[in-house]
Amino acid sequence: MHFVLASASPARLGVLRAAGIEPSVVVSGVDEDAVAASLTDPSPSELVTALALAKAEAVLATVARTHTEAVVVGCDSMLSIGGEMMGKPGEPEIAQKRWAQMAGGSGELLTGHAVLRVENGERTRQATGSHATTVRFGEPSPHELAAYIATGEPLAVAGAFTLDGRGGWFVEGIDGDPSSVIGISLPLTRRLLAEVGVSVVDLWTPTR
Ligand SMILES: Nc1nc2c(ncn2[C@H]2C[C@H](O)[C@@H](COP(=O)(O)OP(=O)(O)OP(=O)(O)O)O2)c(=O)[nH]1
Repeated sequence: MHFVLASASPARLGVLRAAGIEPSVVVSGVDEDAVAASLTDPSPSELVTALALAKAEAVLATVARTHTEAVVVGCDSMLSIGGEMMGKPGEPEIAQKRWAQMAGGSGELLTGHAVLRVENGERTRQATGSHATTVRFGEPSPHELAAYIATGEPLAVAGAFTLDGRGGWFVEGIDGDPSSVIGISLPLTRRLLAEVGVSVVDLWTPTR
């Protein structure tokens, strides 16, 4: 059975590969702002889950044409600070502003997940869910923060930080699932796969 990752995220691909999955990557190109605008006052978890589902659904037709048996997984991550949902900063000034809000405090990194099952080339079952991880942020000095932003790393990731990259120096701790912070929760994805009748170990790449 094919595992299709409907994401351009190198982080998600890396988490899956390290955990024994070699997915096919089909980037959804979903207009996340348009999906968010179509929702009526969604909760944070409803927002990231709806975005994850939209990404998985956007690649389904492509997948079903080439794979009669597959699971398609879409994800979306955002950081909630004081109720404000933040995606990728994109610009240094925005990353700077985000860290002024985050430093010394904590936020919830939410990752939405959607798993679609394709059987005989048809969409048969789906499962969705989200995971929230509390992230406690350190207090980078102005010199450290300027250096971090200058790397460009925080501009392209939800919440302007990475747990597993240079941002790790500025994360004091988390309460929750580390893989979810990076971009895809392995335990949640395992449960969602089970909901659509798939055991994750049957998708593992051979060990020798
Ligand atoms: N390596 C790493 N990446 C992170 C971390 N936190 C968030 N990210 C990345 C994962 C995702 O690539 C990105 C969140 O943005 P999205 O959920 O919109 O995904 P992205 O636009 O990257 O790809 P996609 O929309 O799924 O095609 O931030 C972290 O702690 N470590």
